[in-house]
Amino acid sequence: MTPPSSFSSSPKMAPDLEAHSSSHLRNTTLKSLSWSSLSASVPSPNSSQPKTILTSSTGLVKAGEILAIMGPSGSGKTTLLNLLSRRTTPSPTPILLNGSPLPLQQFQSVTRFVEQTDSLIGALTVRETLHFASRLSSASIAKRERRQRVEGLLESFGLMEQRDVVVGTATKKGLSGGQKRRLGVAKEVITGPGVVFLDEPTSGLDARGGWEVVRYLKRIARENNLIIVASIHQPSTATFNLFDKLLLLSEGKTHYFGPVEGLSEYYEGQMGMALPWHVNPAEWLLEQVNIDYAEDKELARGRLEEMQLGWERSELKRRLDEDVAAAEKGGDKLVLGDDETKEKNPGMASVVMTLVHRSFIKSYRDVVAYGIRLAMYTGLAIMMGTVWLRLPATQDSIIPFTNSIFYGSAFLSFMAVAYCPAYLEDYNQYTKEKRNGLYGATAMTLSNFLVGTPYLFLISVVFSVISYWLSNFQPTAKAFFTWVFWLFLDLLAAEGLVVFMTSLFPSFVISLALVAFANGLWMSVDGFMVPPGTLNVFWKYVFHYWDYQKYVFENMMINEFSERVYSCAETADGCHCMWQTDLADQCLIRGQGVLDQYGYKPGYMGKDVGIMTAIIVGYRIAGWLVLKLKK
Ligand SMILES: Nc1ncnc2c1ncn2[C@@H]1O[C@H](COP(=O)(O)OP(=O)(O)OP(=O)(O)O)[C@@H](O)[C@H]1O
Repeated sequence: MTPPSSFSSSPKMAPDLEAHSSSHLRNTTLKSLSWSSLSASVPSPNSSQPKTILTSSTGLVKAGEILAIMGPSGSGKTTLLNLLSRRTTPSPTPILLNGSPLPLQQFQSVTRFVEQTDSLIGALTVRETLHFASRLSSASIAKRERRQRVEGLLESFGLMEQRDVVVGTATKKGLSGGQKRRLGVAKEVITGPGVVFLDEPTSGLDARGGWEVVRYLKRIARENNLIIVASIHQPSTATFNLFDKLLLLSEGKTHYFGPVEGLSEYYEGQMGMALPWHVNPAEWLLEQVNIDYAEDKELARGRLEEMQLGWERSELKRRLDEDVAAAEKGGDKLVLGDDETKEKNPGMASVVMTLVHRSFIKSYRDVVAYGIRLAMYTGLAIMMGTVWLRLPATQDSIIPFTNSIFYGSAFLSFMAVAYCPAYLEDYNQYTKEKRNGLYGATAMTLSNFLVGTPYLFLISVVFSVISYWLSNFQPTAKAFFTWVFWLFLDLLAAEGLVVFMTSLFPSFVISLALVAFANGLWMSVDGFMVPPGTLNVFWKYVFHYWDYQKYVFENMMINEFSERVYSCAETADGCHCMWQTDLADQCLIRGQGVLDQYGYKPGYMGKDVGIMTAIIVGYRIAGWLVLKLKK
């Protein structure tokens, strides 16, 4: 494949690439990234011997260079990238910066990993995305300096024109795929790391989009002396030619490591295989090392082993070993002072404030977060208020009032499942930012609670203002505000349940099913379906007492009935009361008579609020624990 005529492999040719660079990105300390004889294995399902998935990889990338790790699917690219970036399992042999190993925390402070999937918040603009990334990673820089860094990055990644465009949400189209990918990289390099690892930065993009991403990567590597390592699947010729070095893998073994421009010479000289003209070299190389589709597997495997052996015996490999050894002995050992790390650790309060600010913008711009739920609850309130419309204080209204209390509180908590998708997005964002060392479970839990709470209060007020007065519940201010208060606690508990379940099983379908199941269970045992006195001991003692819906239903019932009196039915032969209370001779029912059948008594609200608070806090602590313990 020839390079498309509209884009060139030379970064010098495009005018926008001459824009200024961001000075804080400039790497002056890191000279090289190197590793030697790096292997990895995993337990084999069919044998007691572990399966080797990476064999004796050696490499050296110098400041200003961009390395492509390429190979067929399953060849070990991700394994190697994870080992080099020290993200997952500890590397069996050290990954060296300037020839020396660094403690993990220091290593992470000078490196960044850009994931394949975008970790962007759709409701934020491009500029806001970079601004928040900067605030999360470095608290101690002045506002002006932060603004300059953001502007510099917008220039460096060609996003100046899109600076006020939102990334894109379910309802609002924003950036193109390539622009998102560039923003994803810009967001990670805002801290000025010396080394950037990228997992398939061009995946899902067309040839032009992929080329642009790599072109910008090459530019920032050159201008700022950065070390860039990217795994790549099947680049176009133009994209492939942008890389300085190539590491070609197959079945975990190295087939080539060296300059991209030296490929032709190596394959012709060492292997006797000429790189054909007018063929995408990346595609050709992948064909040579991929035996998955070979007709004669034996023959193909023999050739593959020959090529791998050829590499082991090659002059290029010998020189690589020498260079890696020289880097190790180089005496240019890396000592990171405060300057390299001090900016990168904003305190807990600052991180929480930044997260709250960021989530707040998301909450009002992205309807999925709270807008849809507010609209849904408003609709529900209108529906309920007009179905249970202006109920008079008569005995015929007692069962409808009870049903309305149950339906309103249970359905509202049930519909908290609508929060699952929005929380899932936040959770995915959190896991990526946690892996990059930006913040942890405590900051996530606190900020999530702080952002959600005012919205839940708003929902409780809006729902109650509409439905409470339309249905004609006890018409006093005290009863109304008590009702709002219990609805608010109900929603807080339901949201805590969603956060806990979704953190535990961060899959849309699973979390949805589990939250729905849990709320279905709480509904069944809250005391409405089967009164507490009748509920069998198992459900009563194992579940009923820590069912948050029990406390909401019980206290809303007490709120409606404990101080209210209802008239009985006037009949031809006098009066007929469905509940016999001390007011029967006045043809009235004292509301407490209704409560007696459930065993409810007023006067325990303080204790119930305490239990409810413990349940809400309990869910949050459980959610926090899950986030904390997950890798
Ligand atoms: N934790 C693991 N347990 C078992 N096998 C694993 C594990 N991690 C990786 N592998 C296996 O190791 C091999 C290399 O996997 P890796 O993901 O590194 O390949 P890749 O080149 O990145 O593939 P792709 O391009 O498809 O993402 C594959 O055969 C994979 O199945």
